Amino acid sequence: MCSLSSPADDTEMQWCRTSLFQSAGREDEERCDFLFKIILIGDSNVGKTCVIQSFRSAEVTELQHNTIGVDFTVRSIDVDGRRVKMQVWDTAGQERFRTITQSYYRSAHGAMIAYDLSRRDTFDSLPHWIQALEQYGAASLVLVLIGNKCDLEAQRQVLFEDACTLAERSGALAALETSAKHHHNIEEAFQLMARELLVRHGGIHYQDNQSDSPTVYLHSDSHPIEGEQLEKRSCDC
Ligand SMILES: Nc1nc2c(ncn2[C@@H]2O[C@H](COP(=O)(O)OP(=O)(O)OP(=O)(O)O)[C@@H](O)[C@H]2O)c(=O)[nH]1
Repeated sequence: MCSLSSPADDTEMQWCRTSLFQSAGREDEERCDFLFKIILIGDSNVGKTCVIQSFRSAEVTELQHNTIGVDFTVRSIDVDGRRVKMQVWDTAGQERFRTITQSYYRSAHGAMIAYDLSRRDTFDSLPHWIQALEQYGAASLVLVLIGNKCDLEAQRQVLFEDACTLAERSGALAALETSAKHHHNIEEAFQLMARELLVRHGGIHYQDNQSDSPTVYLHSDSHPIEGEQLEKRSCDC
């Protein structure tokens, strides 16, 4: 049985367990130590669905349709010997779904806000997404910024330094550049999120309090990091 920690209340926990087991089937009824709910938000077409697909199966199908409302997927990962079930909610980026998608913020433990680093406007709208999280999400929400499509380096319109600055200003855990297409930094993003949530929910104990640690920055050409080696690190911006 997974423990689904606050901010979800009992009703939410029950609902989560029910929908999790109904949707995910026997494979996901396996033992896990923790269950965390993560939402992916951000403008339409930044690649949220692809990021989740890449996390689920390391493969992304070329043709994606715009997400209607919300959808979720589940994958279990190991973090420092703990089995963590990540229930990842994909939300529609289109404005017309905003009321529906915002109703999912409250019960999330973590949020990943994605932008397309080849489209400046998707980065410029991040403050609005952050503000909406502050308004509708839990105060304890862990935030990660994701600059997706880093394979499109030649079309880059957003400096990584700008993302670092915003991450620091908004108290985000990390700023990463990812490519869902090439499965680059995807595992790292979810590992970082899972590890931080484990720390905050008592699953991992560190001598020093990690919530006081600096933000993690992972540029598109940073070396992949895995499991035990995953550490807080800074970029040179
Ligand atoms: N080059 C490149 N293209 C990507 C990447 N990730 C997604 N795409 C493409 O970007 C487009 C939009 O991807 P989606 O995952 O549907 O975007 P979304 O953010 O979920 O969009 P909404 O559902 O409308 O919110 C698709 O054509 C994808 O193939 C990436 O890492 N690199």
